[in-house]
Amino acid sequence: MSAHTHTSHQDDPHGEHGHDKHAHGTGNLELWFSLLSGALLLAGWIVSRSMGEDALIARGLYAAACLAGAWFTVREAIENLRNRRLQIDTLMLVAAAGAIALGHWGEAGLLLFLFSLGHALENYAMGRARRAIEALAQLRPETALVRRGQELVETQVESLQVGDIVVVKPDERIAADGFVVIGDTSIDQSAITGESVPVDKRPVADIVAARANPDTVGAEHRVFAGTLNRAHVVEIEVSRRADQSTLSRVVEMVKSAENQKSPTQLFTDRFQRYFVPAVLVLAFLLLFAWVVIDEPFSASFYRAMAVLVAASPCALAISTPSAVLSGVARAARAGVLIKGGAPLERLGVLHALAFDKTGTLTEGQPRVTDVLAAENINEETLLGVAVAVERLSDHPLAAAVVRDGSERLGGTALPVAINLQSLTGKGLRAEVDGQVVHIGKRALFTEIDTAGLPPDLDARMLSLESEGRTTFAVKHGDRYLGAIGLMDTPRAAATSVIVQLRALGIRQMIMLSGDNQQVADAVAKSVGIDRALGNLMPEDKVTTIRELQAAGDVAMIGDGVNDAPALAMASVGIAMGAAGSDVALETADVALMGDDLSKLPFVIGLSRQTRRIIRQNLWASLGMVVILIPATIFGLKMGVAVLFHEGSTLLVVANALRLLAYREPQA
Ligand SMILES: Nc1ncnc2c1ncn2[C@@H]1O[C@H](COP(=O)(O)OP(=O)(O)OP(=O)(O)O)[C@@H](O)[C@H]1O
Ligand SMILES: [Zn+2]
Repeated sequence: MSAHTHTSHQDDPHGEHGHDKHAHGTGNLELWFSLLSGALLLAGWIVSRSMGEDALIARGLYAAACLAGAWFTVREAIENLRNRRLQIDTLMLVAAAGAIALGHWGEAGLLLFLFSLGHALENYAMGRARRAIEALAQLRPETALVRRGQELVETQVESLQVGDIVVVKPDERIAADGFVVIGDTSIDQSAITGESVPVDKRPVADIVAARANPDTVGAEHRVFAGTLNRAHVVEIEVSRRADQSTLSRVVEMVKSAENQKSPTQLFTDRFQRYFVPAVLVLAFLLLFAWVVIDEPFSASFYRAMAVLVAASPCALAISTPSAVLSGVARAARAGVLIKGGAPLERLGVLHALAFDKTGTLTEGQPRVTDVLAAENINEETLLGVAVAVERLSDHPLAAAVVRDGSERLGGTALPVAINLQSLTGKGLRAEVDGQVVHIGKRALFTEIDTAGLPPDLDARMLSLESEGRTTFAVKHGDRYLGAIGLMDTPRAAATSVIVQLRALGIRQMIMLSGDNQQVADAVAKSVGIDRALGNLMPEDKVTTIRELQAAGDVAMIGDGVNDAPALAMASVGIAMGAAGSDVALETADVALMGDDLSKLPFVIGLSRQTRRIIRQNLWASLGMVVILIPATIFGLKMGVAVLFHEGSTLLVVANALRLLAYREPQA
C-alpha cells in the first residue's frame, strides 16, 4: 500500500524526507506497532469468543488494535494532506473508518493490522535495496593516518585536505582519492571498479606533475577512496576532498538514480492518474447499491469500502521502482553505475550497439611500429618534431609517440613546440622554430595543402594502413618530414564479449572509428564485429548514431575521449573506465567504473532481467486488482481482500529483490 513510497521521492530529490525515514528510523517501530496491533486483535478475538461480540473489553481491545495499526498511516496521511497529495493509503483509512462506523470493529482492526504489517515489511524490503547502495558509502574509513612532518596524526576523513600525505597500512581501506608517492603495493579495487583481481600500484615518478594534473595520473599510481590495500604500507597524496571522491560521487549518483523515472514508471503513473479517480467513482456509485438491489445501506457501504481496499493499486505503484532500485544496486556492486530506470530499461531492448575503437575494443595503448622519414630527412628530425608537439597533447596516440619516440631518440635534444591546437578527429597544429607544424591523418593534408601529400609518402602510408596500422604524417613549414605508423592491440576480452553479446541476441554491432578504414576493418575482424566505419569525424559518429536510432534504441560504448557527443546522442551512452575520468562519469548514462569490457554483457543481461521482473510485477499487480474488484463487489470480505492486496504488494517487492542476487549467465 505504498504508492507513496514512490511519490514522496519524486517530490524530494534527497530522499531524506517522506519514506526514507520509515525505511531507517521508524522502520522497526512501525513493525512493532503492527505486531502490537496483531496481538491486541488476537486478544480481542479471544475475549469476544468467550464473552460475546459486544463485550466492552473486546471492543476496547479491537479499538486499541485499530489505533496501533493506524498510527503511522494516520501520521503520514496528515502529512500528505498538508502537502496536498492524495495517497492511496488514505483510501485504506477511509475504508477502515467505514468499517468502524458500521460497528465492524474486528474487521477494521484486521484491515489496519494487515495493512501496517504489509507496509512495514515492504519498507523493510525496499530498505534492503537502499542499504545495498549505502553499503558502498560505508567502505570509506572514518579516519586516516596523516603524515605531519615526522609525526602521524589520526585525522577525520572529512577534514583531509588536498596535498595531505596519508599512510595506508596493509589490509586497510584507503581514505581518499589520490596517487601513490611512497611504496609499492597491490590494491583490491573491486568496490569501485568491480574488478576482482588486485591491481599493482607504485609511486608516481614526478610528484609535481601529478599534483598539477591529478586526473591524468596513470592507473598504476592512482588510488580511490574505499579500495582495500592488500600488500604493503604505502603513502598516498590526497588529490580530492572526501566529498568529491569517486566513491562519494558514485553513491550520490546511484541515490539520485532512484528519482529518474523509467518509461514503464511514467506509464504506470499515467495509468494511476486515471485509475484512482475511476476507483473513487466506482466506490461512490456502490454506496447506492441499495437503490438497485434489496439490501440495507450498511451492506452497500461495506461493499464500497471493500472495493476501495481491493482496487488500491499499491502493488502496481511499487512494482517498477522496486525493480529499478534493486537493479541499480546490483549493478553498483559490480562496479557499474546506472543512472536511473530509463537507461536500465532501455539497455534491455537494444536495437544496435555501437563501439568506439581505441580504448574500448583495443587496449588503448598503441605502440609505434614504423618510422618513415621522407627523402633527405633523417629519422631524428622527424621524431624530434613529432615528440616535441605530441608532448603537449593528451590524445592516446600522443602518449605512444612520446614514449616510443623518446626511446628511439635516446638523449637527443628536442626542439621546442608552442601554440598547440587540436584539430579534433584529424590531428594537431603547433609551431616549432617559428614555423607551423601539422601532424595528422592523410585527409588533413588535402585540406591544408593544395598539393596534398607527396605521392610517394602517400603511397607508403597507404601500404602501412593496409597492414592495419594507424598512421599520421608530419609537416614542418612546407617540408614533409615523413610519417609514423602505430598499432594498438585488441583487448583480450573483446572477442568473447562480442560472442556473449551475440548470444544475448544483439544482432547489430558496429564499430565507429576516426582511424583509417583498414585499421577499423582489421580490429573489427579480429574481435568479431561485422561492420566497421572508419575515417569518421566526431560529428559523423553522432550522425551515424542518429541514423541507427531511427530503427530503435542504440547504445554507444566508448571511453569518452573523442566520442562524448556520440555518447550523449545515443539512447544509452556507456562509458568505459569511468573511475578515472570525470567527464565520462558525468556524461554517461551507464558507467563501467573499471576498464573491463566484460561488464557489458553483465549489465545488458541484468537489464533484461529487470525488464522481465517489471513485466511480471505489472501482471501480478494488475491481475490481483482485476480479480479482487469483482470479488469484493460480489461479497468478498474486506479482511480477505486486504490480505490478498498486501500479499500481492509484498510479492512484487520480493520479486524485485531477486535482482540483488542476479548473476551473469555463463557463456
Ligand atoms: N595527436 C595526434 N597525433 C597524430 N595523429 C592524430 C592525432 N590526433 C588525431 N590524429 C589522426 O587522426 C585520426 C583520427 O583521430 P581521432 O582522435 O578522431 O580518432 P578516434 O575517433 O578517437 O579513434 P578511434 O576510432 O581509434 O577511437 C587518427 O587515427 C590519426 O591519424
Ligand atoms: Zn496497499
